[in-house]
Amino acid sequence: LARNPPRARLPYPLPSHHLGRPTYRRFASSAPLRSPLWWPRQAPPLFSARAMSGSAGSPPYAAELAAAKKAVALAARLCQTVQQEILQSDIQSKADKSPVTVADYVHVGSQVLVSLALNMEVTSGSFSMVAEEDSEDLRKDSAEEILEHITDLVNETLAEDGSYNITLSKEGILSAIDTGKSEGGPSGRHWVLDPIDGTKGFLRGGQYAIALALLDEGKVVLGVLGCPNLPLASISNLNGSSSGDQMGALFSATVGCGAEVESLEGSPPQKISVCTIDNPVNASFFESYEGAHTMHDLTGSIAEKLGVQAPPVRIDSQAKYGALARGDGAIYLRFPHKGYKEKIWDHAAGAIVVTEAGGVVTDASGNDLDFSKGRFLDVDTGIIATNKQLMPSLLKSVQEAIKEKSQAPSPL
Ligand SMILES: Nc1ncnc2c1ncn2[C@@H]1O[C@H](COP(=O)(O)O)[C@@H](O)[C@H]1OP(=O)(O)O
Ligand SMILES: [Mg+2]
Ligand SMILES: [Mg+2]
Ligand SMILES: [Mg+2]
Repeated sequence: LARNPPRARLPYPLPSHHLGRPTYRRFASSAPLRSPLWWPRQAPPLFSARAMSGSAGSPPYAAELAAAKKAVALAARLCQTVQQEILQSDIQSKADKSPVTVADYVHVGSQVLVSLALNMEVTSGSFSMVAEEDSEDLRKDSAEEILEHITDLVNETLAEDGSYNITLSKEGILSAIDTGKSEGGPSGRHWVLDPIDGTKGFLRGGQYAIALALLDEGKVVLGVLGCPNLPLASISNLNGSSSGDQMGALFSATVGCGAEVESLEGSPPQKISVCTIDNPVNASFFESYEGAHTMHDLTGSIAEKLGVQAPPVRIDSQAKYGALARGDGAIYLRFPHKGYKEKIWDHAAGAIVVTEAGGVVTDASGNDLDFSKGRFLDVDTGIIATNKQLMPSLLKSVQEAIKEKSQAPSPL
């Protein structure tokens, strides 16, 4: 039996006149307002989280996982709409329109939808979320127009999906963003969200991810990675093209239950596992697409010491963790420049997807990542991920390369 949506529990007010019939601002000229009850949906609702929750004997965190998948798929829908709009217009080349603004509104829209869906689907316990965005800039007078645009975008996405009979006001949007202000930490449950990971990739039309994880008592217990531009089938030739032609992959993992991939529309999940390569000569490695995000002298030296022959495969965002988890590549090296502080939302979902697929994720000293310390991760130098066979030699090469780099005379 479907439960009634628990509206009263939402941490942000939804005044009664905002509930009920949605308004379709952008489509107003072409489509008359219709009752949502018989609104012909352009696409079917994504997943059915509530139908799966709470059944006796279900695996741990089953309801939370279903809710997280639904939230990520809903946010991905908004991101895809905006990315198409960006790529169809010449928004990035217009001097008077900063791409940062576009990036901002899609981040906010994505974060609002994830918060809303989680609150609608998970009704037990209190709600806490550690997320990248806050509402500070959007509360400025100069942001009035953009806030209106975000509000329309969110409401249009909700109406198209059709799962929730809700329209958010501008104030509702601001409050929903601020549900992501939690500091996380070692106790209780906290959702961890990067509403768009790989902003540069998103703006370029490349890879990006919506990354959502759940922390329970300081440990990541589930993760969902939505990658709208990653082929569902394996990237066989490692150039980003694949044998299948279906686009969009949703990776998920629950602690102790393995990792899976399915389409963003909810095809039957398939178990995934990291590759079984044990000879570095046959291994390939992923790193950031953005040159400025990586110390290439170091990653080049690591690859050389290890004996990797293939050139690096450069992909934006946590899509790298997803690709690694299903064996598209063997190694992920993340070595940002000195002084860059890693955030938990940039690794929580990706790391559990890889570890549940049989891989290992550590910092450069071989320490597990500790997600219990608040919004930041305290890592030594960088993050590495690979399978169990390659990890010992990878770690050795990493440590040798770091030592060499620190002993090299610094450029004047
Ligand atoms: N200078 C930087 N060095 C490393 N990573 C960065 C830097 N600036 C932003 N990032 C973040 O790197 C991640 C992108 O990963 P990748 O470099 O692997 O594509 C994102 O979390 C991105 O933030 P954001 O979430 O805003 O995109
Ligand atoms: Mg990020
Ligand atoms: Mg981000
Ligand atoms: Mg950012």
